[in-house]
Amino acid sequence: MPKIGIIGGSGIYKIEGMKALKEVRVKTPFGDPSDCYRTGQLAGVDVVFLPRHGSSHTINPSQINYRANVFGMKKLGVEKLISVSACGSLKKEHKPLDFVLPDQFVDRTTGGRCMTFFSDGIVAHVGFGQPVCPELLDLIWGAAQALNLSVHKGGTYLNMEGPAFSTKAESHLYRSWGMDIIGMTNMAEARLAREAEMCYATIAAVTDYDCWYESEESVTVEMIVANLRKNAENSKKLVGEVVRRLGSAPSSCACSESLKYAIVTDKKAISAKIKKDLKPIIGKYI
Ligand SMILES: CSC[C@H]1O[C@H](OP(=O)(O)O)[C@H](O)[C@@H]1O
Ligand SMILES: Nc1ncnc2[nH]cnc12
Repeated sequence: MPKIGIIGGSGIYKIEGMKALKEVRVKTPFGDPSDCYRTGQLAGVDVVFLPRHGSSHTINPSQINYRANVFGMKKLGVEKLISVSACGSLKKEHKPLDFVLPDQFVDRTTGGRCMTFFSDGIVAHVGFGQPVCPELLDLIWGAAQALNLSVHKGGTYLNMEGPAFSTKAESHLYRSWGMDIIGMTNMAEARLAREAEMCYATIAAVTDYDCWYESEESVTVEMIVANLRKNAENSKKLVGEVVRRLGSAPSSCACSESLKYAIVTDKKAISAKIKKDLKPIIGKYI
């Protein structure tokens, strides 16, 4: 049975209904994760939960230690990582309270977030043309449809830096590029999950129309929180159904082999420290 990791975003600081809950602190070579991990069972399936902004939302998107968060999941044996996130809509048809399951990301961060485990004495280049696991995406899509939710399969998530929201000029620019939704957090996780050979997919809950739509109010935190609350029951049902389905789904995607040909550094040149630090990720190759 694959171990499932869930990273909760804004408004999602715990998963209701998790049984046999334990809080686990995980040490990583990259520093501290956003919080302790909550392990337990949901729908009879093993899950691990982490709130990416911390359980009291104290960490802003630029300061999240994405590497520690994903590395901790890997150390706990997670194979499938699901992000549950709030997002703004850049298209009329993606309405507040809809869900979007993006299949692409565009990086517009500017603050130099570290998005690789391979930065210091070891180099790897993973394929990222298809940044979301297609099987996991399909499974989430099936679960959302079975629940009759208003959900859009595919689309591009524009990852801005934040923490301030976009200017109108930026919002229109991203629309002109054909972007579907906007958020501040998922790109780094998707890259790191690929390097850690985990499947990754995002459940994005649309909370607002950002600031491009003249007939709608521009985004505020108040609006985001109110819409997340309105959608909480649907999000909970969707996560539960996804986990239940994943518990018995066979998997044939290539995510668990993404590092197979990616490490370019001569094995003899990789230090004992790097081998030890990165063991959960590179141990099977080096
Ligand atoms: C609280 S509003 C902006 C905040 O909400 C989204 O967070 P997450 O992706 O963690 O759900 C967005 O990316 C911003 O970080
Ligand atoms: N409009 C928006 N821009 C960036 N992140 C968001 N998260 C939710 N709505 C957002």
